Amino acid sequence: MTNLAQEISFMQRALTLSHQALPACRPNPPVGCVLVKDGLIVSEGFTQAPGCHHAEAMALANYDQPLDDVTAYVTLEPCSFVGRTPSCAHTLVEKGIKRVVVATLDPDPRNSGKGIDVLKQAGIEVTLGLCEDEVAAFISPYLLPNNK
Ligand SMILES: Nc1c(N[C@@H]2O[C@H](COP(=O)(O)O)[C@@H](O)[C@H]2O)[nH]c(=O)[nH]c1=O
Repeated sequence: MTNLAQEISFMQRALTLSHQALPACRPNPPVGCVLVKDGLIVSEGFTQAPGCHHAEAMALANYDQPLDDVTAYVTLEPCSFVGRTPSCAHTLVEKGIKRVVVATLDPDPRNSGKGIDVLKQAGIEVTLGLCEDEVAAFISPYLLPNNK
């Protein structure tokens, strides 16, 4: 059982990882992700250069075990769409993730809640808004419409 203090520490680790994404990730936003199983972080990721792994994709690429008891903590809503890279929301569904905790929504009009919907429609438990203020203070300048 994961308590709130643990949940916050996992999201704060994802936020710390997201700092490592800069500047190589630009113009994409810097996102961080951790995978947690049985109260322990089992994989980590952050946004790579454009066309390369998003944060979730990097964390998934570094973890080859079943995901049916794994929770992903990600600082930004997973992308619902195929852009330069595959859709992270669909990949999380296909790989059978148990639960996804998201700090803040992605205002990119291609996403904007659709990533959350993809997860929920697949029956995945989604928690939105953990550490939102702290994450938003870092990531907001890199999100549309601020990301010119
Ligand atoms: N960097 C990032 C996301 N960024 C989202 O993906 C968009 C770019 O998509 P693409 O062209 O495929 O790289 C970007 O505008 C933003 O909406 N999403 C995520 O789930 N995880 C990530 O690590």
